[in-house]
Amino acid sequence: MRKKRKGSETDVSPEVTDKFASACDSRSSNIRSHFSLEDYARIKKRCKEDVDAPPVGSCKSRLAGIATAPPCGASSLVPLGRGLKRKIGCIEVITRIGGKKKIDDDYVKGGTIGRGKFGSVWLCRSRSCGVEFACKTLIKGEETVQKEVEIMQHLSGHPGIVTLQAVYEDPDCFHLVMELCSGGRLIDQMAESQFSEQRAANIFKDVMSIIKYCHEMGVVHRDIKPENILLTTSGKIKLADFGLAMRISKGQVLSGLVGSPAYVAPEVLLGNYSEKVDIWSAGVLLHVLLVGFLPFQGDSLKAVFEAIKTVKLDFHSGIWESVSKPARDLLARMLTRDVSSRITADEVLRHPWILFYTERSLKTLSIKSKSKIQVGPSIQVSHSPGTELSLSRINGGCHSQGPQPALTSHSSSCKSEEQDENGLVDVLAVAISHVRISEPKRTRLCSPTGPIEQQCSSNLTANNLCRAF
Ligand SMILES: Nc1ncnc2c1ncn2[C@@H]1O[C@H](COP(=O)(O)OP(=O)(O)OP(=O)(O)O)[C@@H](O)[C@H]1O
Repeated sequence: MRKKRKGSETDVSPEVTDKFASACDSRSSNIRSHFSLEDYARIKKRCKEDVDAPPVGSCKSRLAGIATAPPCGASSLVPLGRGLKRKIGCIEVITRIGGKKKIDDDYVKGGTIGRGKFGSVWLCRSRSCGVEFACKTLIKGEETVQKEVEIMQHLSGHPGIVTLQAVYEDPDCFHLVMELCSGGRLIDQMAESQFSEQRAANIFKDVMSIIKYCHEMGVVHRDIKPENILLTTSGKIKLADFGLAMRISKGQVLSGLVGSPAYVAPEVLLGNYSEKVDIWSAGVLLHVLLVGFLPFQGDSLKAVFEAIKTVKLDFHSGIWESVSKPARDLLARMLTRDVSSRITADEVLRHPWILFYTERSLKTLSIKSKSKIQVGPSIQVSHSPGTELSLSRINGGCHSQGPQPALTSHSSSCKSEEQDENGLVDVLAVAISHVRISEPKRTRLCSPTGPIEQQCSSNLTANNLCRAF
């Protein structure tokens, strides 16, 4: 029987979930999702075999989800581009025929640089050009290796996607030679220190740009989490691990319990979902970036899922008082259970919090206007009955309901960057004038619910991938 790495059904029983011990005290363990749904599936199996099995939280295995969406291609509503067809054709050929060339012919093997659940990632150096790459070796029998390769190739060319350089096959394994990200994982940086809002916004913008690109290319990642966000030596963000990714066409519905528990969207737990699951997961990431801990926690898998479905997040008190209101507003719009109200990647990128911290022109404007304007610190963005955001200056803070689209520039985490706040009114006006949030259906954020309403180093071409075989 073939092993299922990803895309196989996960049935998480209460007995298994109750064995899951998640939250630890350390900063690092507060933000790690570590265990994918597949982990739990494996744990379940193990629990059957051994009643004294260690808690799920101690396991190092990986997931299985179900990928029940119809395969893209002939049945896809979106016609495939010529290039894509060529790429897919290439992958099909190379995976069917198998490679004649060995990876050792072309690369010198180096040390291990990472370990996934189904194999290791190791350093290698091209014999021909001397450039270093990362090689992910996947043991054969993994049903979705082909899908992972196809999706990586489909997305290849974007600077935020780890470039797939070549694929080799030997009797036991597939070897995916990828662009090397020597800067480590985002999660490790997050564990080291709390980010300022400025830094968080810049990282988050990059992440969301990549997600937007994936969605535009008809790909749902389904496992957005800081463990899968890598950095280059120069600090550039790269999205990795497309093992759970799926091709999706417009209007298509995916199903299957897939992802990493702490990051999984509520609709995934219900069964039918779309690319919006990546927005939710990115919202969880933003939560961690802003305050350093996961929003939905529990001491069992069941408890984590229950929290995802029902916990009412309070962004108004405690630690949130030190986070700017625009940041909280964005978070609220991402972590909304009503999928149709949840904003899109494009809307995230046009949100004032992102624009303010990442648009150079706004910063410049801020500095220029600093000396001219003296205003109070609180600015509120409110939704007009129409659909656009309008800006008005008010004293004080929050609306009494809903995700709070209120802007204030108070952030203890980023004081140095916000000292020119007196000049922000015009800046924010400019920022907000760029924002059109589509039809704001503002539901109360995270209220308890019953049933949830629901190019680059782009040296990869089809040709050079094929050449490996
Ligand atoms: N291109 C790369 N450059 C540098 N390191 C990498 C690269 N790809 C992966 N790694 C390292 O290897 C680890 C495992 O890689 P990856 O997540 O792709 O494997 P996986 O088997 O899907 O693992 P996971 O259990 O995280 O799902 C990463 O966390 C990272 O540390």
